Amino acid sequence: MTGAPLLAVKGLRTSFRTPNGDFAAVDGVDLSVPRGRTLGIVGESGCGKSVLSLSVMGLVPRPGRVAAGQVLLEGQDLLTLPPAAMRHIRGGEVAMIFQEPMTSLNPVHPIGAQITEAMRAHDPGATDLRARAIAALARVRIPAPERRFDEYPHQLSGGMRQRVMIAMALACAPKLLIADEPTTALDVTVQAQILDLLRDLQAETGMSIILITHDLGVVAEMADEVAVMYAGRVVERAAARDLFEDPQHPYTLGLLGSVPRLDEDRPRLLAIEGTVPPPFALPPGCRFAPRCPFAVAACEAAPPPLREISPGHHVACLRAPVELAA
Ligand SMILES: Nc1ncnc2c1ncn2[C@@H]1O[C@H](COP(=O)(O)OP(=O)(O)OP(=O)(O)O)[C@@H](O)[C@H]1O
Repeated sequence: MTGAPLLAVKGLRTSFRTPNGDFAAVDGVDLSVPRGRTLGIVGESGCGKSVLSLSVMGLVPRPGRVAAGQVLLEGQDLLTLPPAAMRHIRGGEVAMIFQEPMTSLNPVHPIGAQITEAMRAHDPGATDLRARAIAALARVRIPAPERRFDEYPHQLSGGMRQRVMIAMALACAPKLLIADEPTTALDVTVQAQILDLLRDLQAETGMSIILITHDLGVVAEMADEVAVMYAGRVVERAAARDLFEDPQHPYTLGLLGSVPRLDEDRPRLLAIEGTVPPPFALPPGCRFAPRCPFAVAACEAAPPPLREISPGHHVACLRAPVELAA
């Protein structure tokens, strides 16, 4: 990979203040996303995927706050920008789509008006908004876009609503699209169509994508690189092929074991024993150690650093790589 990454996240820590004290939902995360590529972020519910993406967007809800780190977009630290400048970045350079478009679309306005509003918000002097919005709907392969322009969100299927969200997100030609579980609420056929669409749009525009999902199948299909998160930390990061062919962190092994095996008579689900530790009772060392079949005493003493064990393949495990294979 040549050139500086489009996005580099360094030492990001995002914490929430609660009556029980502060806890870090994202705790020292380093990531980067090259131009035109897709980074998949995977992990179980509650591991911090959404808080990470909201941190990048400058949208962490109270009582949360980014406590440390940098979010460098083309070298500029977004965390230092005043709110007005950050609003300009959102929906401009960086856009986001969510799992459930109904929560982001306004039910009382036609979709066309919502797209033109997004365009106007970013470029107050923009003209030909109706024509541009119809073109945006056509671009995300919504049939009869002129007619759809005047329809309300409830008149569209879930897949069509997600296409509208993608059209809105892309209206301002973002360099980075953050897609948080974009297909989780959709049935499998529609899911495949939306993923196809995202891939085609990426090829067309050269945008980078951060794809957040708990679905390893989606990641395998879409991502160039994958970061696996566990309890607020990245535990493994690698090119997608390396991660799937040669997983090194015991948690990643467990996740891959949890994927239904279609090549067997019956799908097999290998659960990871135990549960994610609650945020107030995180072990001092490796957070996965209490559930890890490979853990030794040293794992519980201090957090293992994320280290590069082969080119581009990083793992935060004292026992990787040799011992895992043994
Ligand atoms: N507004 C909030 N106030 C307090 N805690 C929060 C808030 N939002 C998230 N958290 C906590 O931060 C942690 C990470 O949550 P996050 O939503 O990022 O997980 P996730 O990996 O995206 O999970 P999911 O796949 O279920 O969306 C969780 O422990 C969650 O309870």
